[in-house]
Amino acid sequence: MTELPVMNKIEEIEVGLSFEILKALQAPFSRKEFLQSVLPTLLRSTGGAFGGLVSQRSGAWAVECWVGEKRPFPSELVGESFDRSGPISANGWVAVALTRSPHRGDTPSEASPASALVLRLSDASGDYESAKNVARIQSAANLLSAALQRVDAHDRNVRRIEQLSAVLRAAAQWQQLDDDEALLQRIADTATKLLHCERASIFLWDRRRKKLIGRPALGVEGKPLEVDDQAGVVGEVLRSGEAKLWNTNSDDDEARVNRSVDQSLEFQTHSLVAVPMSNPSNPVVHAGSITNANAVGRADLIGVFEAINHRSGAFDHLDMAVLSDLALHAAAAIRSMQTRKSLTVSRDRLVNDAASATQLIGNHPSIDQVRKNSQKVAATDLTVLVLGSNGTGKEVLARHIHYESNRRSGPFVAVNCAALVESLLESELFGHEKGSFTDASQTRVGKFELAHGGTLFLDEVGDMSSGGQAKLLRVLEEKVVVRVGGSQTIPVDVRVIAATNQPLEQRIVEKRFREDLFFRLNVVSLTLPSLSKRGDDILLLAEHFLEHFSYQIGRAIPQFDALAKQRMLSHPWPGNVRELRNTMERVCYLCSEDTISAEDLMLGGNAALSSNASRESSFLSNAPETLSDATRIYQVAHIERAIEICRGNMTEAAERLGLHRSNLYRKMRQLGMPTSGE
Ligand SMILES: Nc1ncnc2c1ncn2[C@@H]1O[C@H](COP(=O)(O)OP(=O)(O)OP(=O)(O)O)[C@@H](O)[C@H]1O
Repeated sequence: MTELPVMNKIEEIEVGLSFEILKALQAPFSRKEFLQSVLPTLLRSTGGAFGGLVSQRSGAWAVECWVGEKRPFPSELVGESFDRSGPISANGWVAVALTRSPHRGDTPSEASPASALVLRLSDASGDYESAKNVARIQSAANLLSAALQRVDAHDRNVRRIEQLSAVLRAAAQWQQLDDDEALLQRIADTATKLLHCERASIFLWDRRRKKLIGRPALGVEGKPLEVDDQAGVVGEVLRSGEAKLWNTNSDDDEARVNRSVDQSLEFQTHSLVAVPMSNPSNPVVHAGSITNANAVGRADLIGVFEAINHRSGAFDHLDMAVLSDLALHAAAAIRSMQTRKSLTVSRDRLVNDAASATQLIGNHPSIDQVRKNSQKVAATDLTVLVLGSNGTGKEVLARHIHYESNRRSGPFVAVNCAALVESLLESELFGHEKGSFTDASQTRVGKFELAHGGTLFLDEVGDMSSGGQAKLLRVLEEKVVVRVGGSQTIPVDVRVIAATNQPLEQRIVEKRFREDLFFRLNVVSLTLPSLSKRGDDILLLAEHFLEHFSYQIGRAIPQFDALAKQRMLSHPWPGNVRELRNTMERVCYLCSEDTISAEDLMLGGNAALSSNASRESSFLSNAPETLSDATRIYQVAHIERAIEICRGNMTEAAERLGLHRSNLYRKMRQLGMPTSGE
């Protein structure tokens, strides 16, 4: 009888086997690679001529890895080794069932498959079947079993990491979509791909109707598929809040499946996994670990995510974990899309309201032309310069362009450049960093940043300081802002519409306005004519304002008599549309008659002037010598009187004088009047 190494150098060989197993465990081997590397040594060390590992698949024993001569193995011996939970030998064959102690956290079906080591010994007539050798084979099998569990756990972890990163990648892409049908389709496609199955769908729960609605639409002829919320495996998931598996070739009960759905879709379900989808604001469950202990509460359920027909037969617990991860992200993506949609609807409604409140009223050919040109310019991002006297509607036109442009959903931000001194204007426009000057206790975002994605209206741009002009030019050219006291450049996407009532060309000659900035702003210029040059638009606007104020105070809309109309058409309207608007407001409040006469209009300042007649006559008797002094003194007195009549309300006083509030302050500063209220 030949002496085999296994009989002679047992310890040495066993140590060799252990070493081989340890070495293989260090390498990033899959289960198959591990077996291929270790089984030859194991065979040698146990005196096996050929043999391998057999595992249970679909209820039968099949070879998983074999070394040496390929011969049918005695499967009854394998079954017996399991029954006895120990090694068994017969006719030169030895079978040892490998122990399966589940890993911490594994569900039973996550544990390694039932496997056994099957060996054909080198010399069936020898001592190899001796109790000593069989015990040695048993200890080698134990070593193999422990190592395989490590390898399987590693395999599972690798698969899980791959799946999780695939889920995260997919979820990030879902956030980019803004159509809900496309989103649901993409979610279903991701699940189909990751779970290697034929179909996946989301069933959203309509609690009121006790129905589950399949999305994306699976239904015949494009109709959504609706199922009873109690029926089938999805019904089980809703009732229990737990994930469920069903595989046709296992012992699963056929009655659990809702075959009527198969019939209506002409489909045959042979395996499915379904997991609950819960409200993302109540993430009670850690995805991938849905067990009885932490089932989703019914109140938080929004539906069920289902995958059907695994391409290689059956779904397992890893598939369930992946689908649960997907469900968590899908619920968040669906919720965020719903929120975005409802925000978009509200935003559009607000934008439409704002747009209809900013009507550019007028049919005069000059206004028609402005409207046509503004329509053209609205479609571009060009800078626009709006010219016109005070109150001609420059801001109205700027808003009109904004709401006609594709920036209409973005912000419209207006800044009056004349209202602020140089240092404040810069911080207003470009923002400032905390501590950049004495009063800068907080970082402040400037109007340019606030108008990002929208339109910035720079009113009275002709009054901007030279420092402000230089900075503005830089922003327009470079499309970045630097906050006062900051160094970081902040990109801004803003369309600028500037307006002025100043003759900019003249200010350029006087070196009070930069020529380069003028060219930068004046890419397109639109001029609004004075109201007195707009013919019948005066009446159109008057009726519009009268209707507006009558509605506001809840009175019937009065009519103008013929003389009133004539009076309005012949009035010079120095304060333009603003003056007309104020006149209509006054008439609406003060004249309670159904018909408005020319006197009711109180044009020409009769109302205020008559009560101050004595003051004026004394002014005339003490009139200064030069015309400019006389004009200045008159202007001061006139402004003081307006402020007095309006009891110090500067906005009202400005409107009364046909000026914008900021222009009133500018005028007062020019005249050397105190402007403490500013
Ligand atoms: N075409 C118009 N249709 C409707 N309302 C108008 C029109 N033009 C002006 N208005 C109204 O007149 C008032 C003054 O308009 P706006 O502020 O746009 O004038 P402006 O030229 O910008 O004035 P300022 O030069 O003083 O800044 C506002 O109440 C505005 O609603």
